[in-house]
Amino acid sequence: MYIRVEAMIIKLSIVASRKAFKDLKFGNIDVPKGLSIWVMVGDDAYKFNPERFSNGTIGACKLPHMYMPFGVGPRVCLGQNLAMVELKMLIALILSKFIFSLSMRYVQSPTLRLLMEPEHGVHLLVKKL
Ligand code: HEM
Repeated sequence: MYIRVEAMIIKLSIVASRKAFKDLKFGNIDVPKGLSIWVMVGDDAYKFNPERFSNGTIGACKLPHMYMPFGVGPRVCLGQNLAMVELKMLIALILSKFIFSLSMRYVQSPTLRLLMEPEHGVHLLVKKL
């Protein structure tokens, strides 16, 4: 399929937008070239809720295939495995040397720029171990 995906936030939902680069038939639906389709990904994806991963990434969404931080399909992120290894190494190194707590100045305000980001940054108190 000749499609492109962009993650974006619409109101309080996440959608994956895909654009048909040629006329397609999806089941019994005709999708003309140039049409954008928005697929709802989750209604609470904006919420900081680490507990959603308590049953692993597969259990994190109501439907397992909705978990797609690196995209899906033929244009899935090329750096996915590298990014996961890098992140694990980075977090392990940082946590072995410092202890963190949230500053009183932190304001919870998730916002979408290129990625989902805290609008005013994350103010942390860092103490060397
Ligand atoms: C936490 C880190 C990262 C996240 C969350 C992320 C996420 C994504 C997403 C959502 C896409 C779009 C996938 C789609 O269109 O279906 C993408 C594409 C891509 N990413 Fe990443 N990415 C990350 C790190 C990296 C790294 C480290 C590299 C390279 C070393 C990389 C290389 C790419 C490339 C080349 C594409 C375009 C793939 C294509 O269009 O065929 N990414 N990434």
